[in-house]
Amino acid sequence: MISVTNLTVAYDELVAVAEVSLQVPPGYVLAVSGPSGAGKSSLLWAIAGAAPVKSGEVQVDGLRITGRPAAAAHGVVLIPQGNGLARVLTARENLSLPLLADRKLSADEVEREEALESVDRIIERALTAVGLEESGDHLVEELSGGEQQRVAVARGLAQRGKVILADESTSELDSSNRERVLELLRAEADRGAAVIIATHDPSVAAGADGHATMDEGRLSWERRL
Ligand SMILES: Nc1ncnc2c1ncn2[C@@H]1O[C@H](COP(=O)(O)OP(=O)(O)OP(=O)(O)O)[C@@H](O)[C@H]1O
Repeated sequence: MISVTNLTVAYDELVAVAEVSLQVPPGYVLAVSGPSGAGKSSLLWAIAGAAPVKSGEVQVDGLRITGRPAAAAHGVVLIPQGNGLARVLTARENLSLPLLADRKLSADEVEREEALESVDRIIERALTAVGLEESGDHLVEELSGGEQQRVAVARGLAQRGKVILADESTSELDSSNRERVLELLRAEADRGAAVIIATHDPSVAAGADGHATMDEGRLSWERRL
């Protein structure tokens, strides 16, 4: 469960998120739309523990998010706008980084081998889910914008978070890949994640369980969860 209470995010004097409160239970998808600069990304970054919170708080399953390490430890996964991929690494390497960072590999070689094998399986499954099973060894900079966006989605899926924050994750996709990514995000909710999608696309908002809009940092409801 994501619980945001009276959250204000400010970059020095600029208030990007103004006293926003919302809750997203496991199994639900919330869409957040609104004009450019309205504060959607700042809201998602704050839930991911990576934006300057001035007042209010974010909790995940009752545990307060106080920074990026706390958010990652509580299973908060951000698929950032612009993808956040390392361009000179392959798609597969980009997926493996957060998984390996997260795993406390045992010193025991057998267990270590098994852990690495399971990481490989998770990565292949995620790449296949976004239709990029043939592209794992390509450098990110060799992929098209839409393919890079799908790699970023695969990286998010591979982490199997309790909270998935997708920031404009369909903006560069053709309609069939957009449908595919939306189905994958829905499947994340079905396995028990709480999902928030920031989007400019009315059809994405229409397919979500609830729809909120932001304007100048303030949030209002089009359709409540
Ligand atoms: N790191 C930052 N430092 C300073 N100001 C920032 C920073 N990030 C965002 N802002 C400002 O905060 C406000 C909200 O930006 P934000 O990116 O959250 O909006 P958005 O709704 O996601 O926009 P878009 O739809 O264009 O992605 C804007 O005025 C933006 O310029």
